[in-house]
Order: sequence, then C-alpha cells, then structure tokens
Amino acid sequence: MHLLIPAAGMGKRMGSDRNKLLITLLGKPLLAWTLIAAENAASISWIGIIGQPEDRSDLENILSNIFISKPVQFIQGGSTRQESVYNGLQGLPDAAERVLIHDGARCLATPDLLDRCAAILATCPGLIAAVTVKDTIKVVDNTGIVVDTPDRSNLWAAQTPQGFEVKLLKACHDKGRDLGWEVTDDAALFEKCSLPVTIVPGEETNLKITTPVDLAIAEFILKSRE
Ligand SMILES: Nc1ccn([C@@H]2O[C@H](COP(=O)(O)OP(=O)(O)OP(=O)(O)O)[C@@H](O)[C@H]2O)c(=O)n1
Ligand SMILES: C[C@](O)(CO)[C@H](O)COP(=O)(O)O
Repeated sequence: MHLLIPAAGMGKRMGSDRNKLLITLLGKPLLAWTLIAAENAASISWIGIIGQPEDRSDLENILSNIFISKPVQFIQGGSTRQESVYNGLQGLPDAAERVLIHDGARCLATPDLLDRCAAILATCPGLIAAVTVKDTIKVVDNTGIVVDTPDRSNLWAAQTPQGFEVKLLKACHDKGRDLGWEVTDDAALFEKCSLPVTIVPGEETNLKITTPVDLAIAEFILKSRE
C-alpha cells in the first residue's frame, strides 16, 4: 500500500515559527513518530512525504536518524492541505491503485490502525478513520445563540488515515479545483462527488497535534507506551 504523509503545514495554531512537525517530542521530531508508525505497519510498502522545499533538509535529517526500510519520495507541498494532497497524488508511482493519506501531525496513530485501514481499503473505494463524538455538540448562529443540538449518535470526529482508489480521488480533486471547493480533508471531496466513504473505527489517542496542549498530551501517551 502506498502512503502519502502531508507534512507541508506551518503550525499557526501551535504558535510555532517553523513547521510544527519539526518540534521535538520525547526526544524525536514529531514527524519521526509518524514515520516510525509507517515503518512498523506491515501493509505500507512506499512512503511519500509531502513537504515544503525550505524544510527539505530538516526532513532528510529526520530520515537519516531513524530506520526506514521502505522507499521514501519527497513531494513538494502546496499552500493548503488540499493542494499538498493534490501534489502528493501527482507524485504517486503509476502502479499505485489505492492510497492511504495520513497527516504527519497525527503522530500517535498505531501501525495497527494503518494496517486495518489498508486491509479494509481492499474492499471499498474510500474510507476514513473516525471516532464517535463524546461531547454534546451545539450548532450556534453568528450572534452566539445555540440553534441546534444534533443527535450525537450520528456524529463522528474525522481522523486520518483516509484511504481511496487513486483514480477516483484524483478525479474528485480535479473537480474540486475546477469548481473552487475548499475542504479540510479528502473524504469531503469524495462526499461532494457522491462517492461512499466507509467509517473505520479510529483511535482515541490518534489526536492531531494542533495546539501546545496537544504536545503535552502526546508526550503523556507516548510515555505510557514505553
Ligand atoms: N499547506 C499544507 C497545510 C497542512 N499540511 C499538513 O496537513 C496536516 C494537517 O494540517 P494542520 O494540522 O492544520 O497543520 P498546519 O497547517 O501546520 O497547522 P495550522 O493550520 O495551525 O497552521 C499536517 O500534517 C500538515 O503538515 C500540508 O501538508 N500542507
Ligand atoms: C484531515 C484531518 O486531520 C481530519 O481530522 C483534518 O481535517 C485536518 O485539517 P484541520 O483543519 O486541522 O482540521
């Protein structure tokens, strides 16, 4: 299975002055943890790291300090996650029929989650790892008044990995670019094209490192795995 890792963001919400994936977490750059999970996932045979050119030497440095036995390709990122994944899809080898996409920032995902997604992707055109929402969610209008409380049993929080048939996802990205769709994940493009996206139970610990508090939680989770 081919794996694309979007790693070309900035980390504005982290308040960082450089790509947050280069921040050290328990002795290793954040992205190293994501790459180690990919290395340990038996189903993954090829890794595409989507990064910004200015981070290239730091990303190469990360690779030289961990053991990765699988072929790794660098692909230039774009100005949004959507654009980065678009570039990633163009950088896939021609032989890639299906692809998993996993955020570099979700560095706590386990190899088991990647392998489960890869196995299920053999049976469906698109999938998304997700977890049920624990809080009661409110819909609020622009004056700050609650207007709705959706039924929680239908709500899932999106994670990555997300996986797709490459031909279909490429067509969805092309359509999205033509029509000016702006989305935060690839499953949303599939949905907008009326293609089915299967839910795969994700992991509660598979958080996206977004703000400084996430770093502290991630460190706690990694320590508990030692
Ligand atoms: N132009 C971009 C923006 C984001 N990403 C990647 O997409 C994933 C999810 O994005 P997010 O957590 O929002 O990362 P940032 O864009 O870095 O964060 P922020 O929105 O706070 O700036 C991350 O692994 C990030 O590196 C990317 O490849 N290219
Ligand atoms: C793809 C994603 O990680 C799913 O939760 C997420 O949508 C990335 O973008 P966000 O803007 O940081 O939510």
